[in-house]
Amino acid sequence: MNRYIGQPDYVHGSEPRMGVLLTNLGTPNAPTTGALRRYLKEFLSDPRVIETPRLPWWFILNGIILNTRPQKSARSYRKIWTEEGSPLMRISLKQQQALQRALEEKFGGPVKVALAMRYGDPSIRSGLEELRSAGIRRLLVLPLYPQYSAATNASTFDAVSKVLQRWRWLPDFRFISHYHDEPGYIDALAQRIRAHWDNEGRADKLLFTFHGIPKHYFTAGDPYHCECHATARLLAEKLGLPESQWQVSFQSRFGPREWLRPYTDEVLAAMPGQGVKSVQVVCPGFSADCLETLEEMNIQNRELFMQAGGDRFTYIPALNDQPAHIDFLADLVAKHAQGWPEVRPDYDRETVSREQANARQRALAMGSER
Ligand SMILES: C=CC1=C(C)c2cc3[nH]c(cc4nc(cc5[nH]c(cc1n2)c(C)c5CCC(=O)O)C(CCC(=O)O)=C4C)c(C)c3C=C
Ligand SMILES: [Fe+2]
Ligand SMILES: [Fe+2]
Repeated sequence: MNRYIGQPDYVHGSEPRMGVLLTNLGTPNAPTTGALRRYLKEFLSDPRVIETPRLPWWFILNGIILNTRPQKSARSYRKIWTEEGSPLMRISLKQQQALQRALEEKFGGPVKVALAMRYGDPSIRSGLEELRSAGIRRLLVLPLYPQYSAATNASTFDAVSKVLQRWRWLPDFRFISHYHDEPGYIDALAQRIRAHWDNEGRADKLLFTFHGIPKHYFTAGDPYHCECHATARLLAEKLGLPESQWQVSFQSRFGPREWLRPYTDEVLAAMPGQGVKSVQVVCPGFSADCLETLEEMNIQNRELFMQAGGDRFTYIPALNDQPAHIDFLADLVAKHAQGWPEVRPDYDRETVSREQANARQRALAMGSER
């Protein structure tokens, strides 16, 4: 009967005025073929991820990919699965809790951080519901993708807007579309890399590897490629690295079409032959360690490099829930929340309580009041 979902009844004054929806890609619930099939079906049915025409793609996905890939991916996930579940989920929960604490301190008032995943659980819908039930009036969406791509950031926006389309009372709304060149983000990464240098010295090369996208998304105007290069250049400058000691490459390609080049696996396999015997690898596009960093980089690509004659391969972990990362995210939220009305308890106190208003409406309907 009600097409639009109403706001909950709540007590004015104590509810968080601002809600932050912290999002990431998502991950399967278990490292099993069944769980992977469900996860990949949702992921690879997203038109922002696969821009192939719908009908032919439906046959490829359901006829071929979902009969082969889930098994193969489940095997990969099993290598990195922990007692607390998927690394991406475990780390994301820690990030959410740490950001909640950091923002409470920063704003000195009630603010709520909800975690949501674009695919799988907790869903974008459940994250937004959590914020709606808490009575938030301002909504800030923060996808943890530093470099903008339509496949990730715009897809998250689509999912958020699909849920908001059903809300009766829309909050003030802001969406952080990227942060690839934010000084705090570059500083946190530089700090992470320097800590490794302090412990084990430098390698012949520092490789910045980013998740790829199909090349034709880039030629169609996606800024992702440029933002990855901007992040890498700013980082190298911050670290004072000469051009000869760092390189950018793109990993995780999927399917037969051309993706952004150069490909990480090819770069690493060629290095030893070019005299690069030690390499340190960092994935600045991943705000949390996941399958693509822990398995593809730290297991598969390590093997490629060593088998090609490399001596030393170091994977430098993602920023995860490092204090420098959380502090940066809290600053980023504060920066994007600027100009919004202060967290005032009586911000939108109604002159008539909802209960009084309802009683009056009932009375009017029964004709007992004038
Ligand atoms: C097929 C197209 C894909 C595009 C385009 C794509 C873009 C893209 N992905 C990430 C971040 C992550 N991807 C992850 C896993 C993953 N990615 C794809 C495919 C595309 N990604 C697949 C099929 C998978 C699943 C695993 C597999 O079967 O190989 C992950 C890891 C998730 C985890 O559970 O750990 C992340 C993170 C970005 C940033 C991006 C575009 C910029
Ligand atoms: Fe991906
Ligand atoms: Fe570019």
